[in-house]
Amino acid sequence: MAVSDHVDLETFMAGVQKRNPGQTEFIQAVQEVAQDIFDFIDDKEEYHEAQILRRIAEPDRVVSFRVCWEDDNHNIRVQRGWRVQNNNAIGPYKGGIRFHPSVTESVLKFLAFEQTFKNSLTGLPMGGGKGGANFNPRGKSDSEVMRFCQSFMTELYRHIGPDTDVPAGDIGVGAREIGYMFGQYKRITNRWEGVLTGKGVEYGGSQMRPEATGYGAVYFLQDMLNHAGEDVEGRTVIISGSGNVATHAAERVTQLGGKVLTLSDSGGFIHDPEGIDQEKIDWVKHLKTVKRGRISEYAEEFSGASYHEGERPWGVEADLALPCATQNELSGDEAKTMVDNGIRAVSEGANMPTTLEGVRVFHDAKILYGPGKAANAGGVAVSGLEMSQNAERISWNHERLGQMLNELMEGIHAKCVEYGDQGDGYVDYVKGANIAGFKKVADAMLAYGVV
Ligand SMILES: NC(=O)C1=CN([C@@H]2O[C@H](COP(=O)(O)OP(=O)(O)OC[C@H]3O[C@@H](n4cnc5c(N)ncnc54)[C@H](OP(=O)(O)O)[C@@H]3O)[C@@H](O)[C@H]2O)C=CC1
Ligand SMILES: O=C(O)CCC(=O)C(=O)O
Repeated sequence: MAVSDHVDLETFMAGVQKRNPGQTEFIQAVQEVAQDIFDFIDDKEEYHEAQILRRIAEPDRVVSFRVCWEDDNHNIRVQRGWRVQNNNAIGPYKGGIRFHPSVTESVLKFLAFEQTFKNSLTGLPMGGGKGGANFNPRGKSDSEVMRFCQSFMTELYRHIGPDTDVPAGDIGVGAREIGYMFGQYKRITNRWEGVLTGKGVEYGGSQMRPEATGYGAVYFLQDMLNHAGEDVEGRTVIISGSGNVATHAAERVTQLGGKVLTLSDSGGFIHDPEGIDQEKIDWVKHLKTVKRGRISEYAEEFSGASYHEGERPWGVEADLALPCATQNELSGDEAKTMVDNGIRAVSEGANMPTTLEGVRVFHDAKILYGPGKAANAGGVAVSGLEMSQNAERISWNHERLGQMLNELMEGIHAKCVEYGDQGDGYVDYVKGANIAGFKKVADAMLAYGVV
């Protein structure tokens, strides 16, 4: 007779905690999903018997390796690299690579777990994975970054492939790093193949990939507002971060007639009451990707703007918010302040930027709240399109890709509404995203039997 895992949520979570001691980010991500899935599968014994959620919350494998490189002063430096391959039930593992000193196995396991649901939501055939290293690109020369990336790929290449696992960028990994890693993969294997996404357009990259995550998060925001009969136009917006996702989110908000008031980095945030228009956004892009400077410099460049050292932007009054920096950057207390200030909608460009307490505050206040696994899925969706283009040896133009991104985000929004509509006019987007993301992966796993 089959052994059912028809246990209650508390017992399930106690098991997750026991098996993953000290991995707080991973436990948090599983907790956020488990509640909704337990409600959904309550009367679906087949998912319990096959222990589907337990299996998704146990990565297929975690590869950990030493990354040795030489700095410009000829010192030998040693970092730790990882690739977490969480689940490939519906397609090759897919997800970014993060270079940041805060990277740990727990952080990458949470990201790979989230990615599994996010990729499922896109409707494209992609499983979930994530990788990275505790390497800090800030303050390093281009040559140092190149040597690090080459060393990282010298181990990673044996675990990836266009039909196996297709990494991309994330925090600290942009066009420069992808170029160095793709060059090294090609050199080692003597194969040109779509093994990474986020590549330069000259060598197989997709025209729309740099914009896709930030634009997608704003499309999702717009979809939530439209569903409630509202709009971005004429509204004020607070944004955190000043990297790829934040600057493109700011760009799209501006194009839609919204007014962006803030941006931030790990040092603090800037507040520009006059609004951060396209010219200022271009200045920030240059600051961050070419000059590699700090956001504090914005307040020196643009009069009327202020810099708030060591603070986050959530106390600034606004209608809409886009957290686009990192995990757990928005606490329960900050969420309360935002609700008290009359925030109407939050769309997460970052992965898990809101703490569990913050999510509860948004939920109880019934504001429009789009969780990262739905709202920021535009990036990986366009990566999926890049995989298709590489496999077919074709290239789509910017306009076509923009249209496809918009349609993909509409599809994700519709799935969230299908599973998250509470019947009283309120859509629980967290629940909708969790259930819709889970169902496709779970049904594929059931089809495979016990593997
Ligand atoms: N790039 C993509 O396509 C996708 C990214 N995401 C998520 O979006 C978020 C941002 O990624 P992306 O824009 O690509 O990364 P970038 O490296 O381009 O930018 C990251 C930004 O976040 C800030 N930041 C990083 N760590 C912290 C921290 N601990 N506290 C405060 N600020 C911090 C950085 O500041 P500083 O310069 O000081 O480090 C920088 O402004 C991440 O959560 C990522 O996982 C999600 C989907 C796809
Ligand atoms: O494009 C990709 O594969 C990576 C995107 C990513 O890392 C994410 O969605 O968090």
